[in-house]
Amino acid sequence: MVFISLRRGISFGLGSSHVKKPVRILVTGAAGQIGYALVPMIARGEMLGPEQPVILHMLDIPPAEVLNGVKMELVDAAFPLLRGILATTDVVEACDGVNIAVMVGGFPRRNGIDRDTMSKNVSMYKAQASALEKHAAPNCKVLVVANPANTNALILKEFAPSIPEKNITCLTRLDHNRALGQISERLNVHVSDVKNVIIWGNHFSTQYPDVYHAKVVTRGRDKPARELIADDKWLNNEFITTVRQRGAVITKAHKLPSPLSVASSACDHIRDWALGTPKGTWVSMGVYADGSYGIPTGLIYSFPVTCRNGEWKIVQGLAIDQFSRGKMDAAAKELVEEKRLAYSCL
Ligand SMILES: NC(=O)C1=CN([C@@H]2O[C@H](COP(=O)(O)OP(=O)(O)OC[C@H]3O[C@@H](n4cnc5c(N)ncnc54)[C@H](O)[C@@H]3O)[C@@H](O)[C@H]2O)C=CC1
Ligand SMILES: O=C([O-])CC(=O)C(=O)O
Repeated sequence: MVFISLRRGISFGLGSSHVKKPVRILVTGAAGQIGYALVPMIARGEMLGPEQPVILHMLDIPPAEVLNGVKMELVDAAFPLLRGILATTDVVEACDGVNIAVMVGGFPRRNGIDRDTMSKNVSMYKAQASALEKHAAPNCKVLVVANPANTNALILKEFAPSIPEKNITCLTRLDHNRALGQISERLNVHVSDVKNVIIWGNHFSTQYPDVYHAKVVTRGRDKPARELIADDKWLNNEFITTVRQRGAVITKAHKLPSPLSVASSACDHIRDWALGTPKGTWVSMGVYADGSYGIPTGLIYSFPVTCRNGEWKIVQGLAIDQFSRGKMDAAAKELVEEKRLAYSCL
């Protein structure tokens, strides 16, 4: 059973059958495309399981009509786990007492992160960091989805110094799931039989989807995915490009920035963090770099992690060959540059 501390000393157990206190979950940008896909998933129990009641705090910018429209739909959907809905354009009210904050609100980047986009996101994340620091529950766990996700999370961490750095993460689980999906399609196996891919680095163009340690469960035994695929040319080129560019290709295909898969991956990220990763399996999360694998500290960088008792831990001791090293360093370099641009906007 996993215990998460709640505000004012209350605690609850996830995974037990006794009556549970609702968990307060903030979704910023809740009137946007991803927000609209995410809130019903949370209300249905996709994020914290089918026995955990939730209270949704939804934040967006004025005018409030769209947000109120989403609220009316949530009421009409009559979700049994949904014990309350706060729809507000006031950041302080939105952050009050939240146990989990999913930060989806932002100014989406176009082809890259120009100064203007970075500057708007930096000032938004600085303000929201202060509100979370002052008003969220003490052990609030934060997932930043909005791009540039790693750097927005870093700004949030810098301006909410009393929130433990281990509580501030960004979403690279979508990329992780995209990599699992590509391998499953290539080998014609079920996606749940593929595990332990890694997304290193940035949720952007230099991210490195790494298959060196990935396994496929075949007749009850783990086999190396690389051996089964037996095509290094595809793995070292097309596979990486496909995962990196998947968002752009989907946006071109149906004019939406993958709201369904982003929302589902955000639920996966929080669920595994709160309830734990299955034995022998890791997932990818953007977390504060602690020097592991020679990645400089001071960045939010995506690593392979396992989760237990509501805490993540970077998987240690994986062999890194020269090909991977180069790609991991390139991702760190991109993040250092993003950080420099973000700080110049402060
Ligand atoms: N990390 C990841 O894997 C992915 C991240 N994204 C990012 O997620 C973000 C959201 O994407 P969409 O929902 O498609 O965009 P969207 O433009 O539909 O929604 C963003 C929402 O944020 C709101 N917003 C703007 N400023 C705000 C503020 N100060 N407080 C609260 N809300 C505010 C907007 O009004 C809008 O409703 C984007 O930054 C996008 O780039 C998208 C795909 C994958
Ligand atoms: O740049 C975007 O907004 C799209 C994105 O992150 C993705 O689909 O991975």
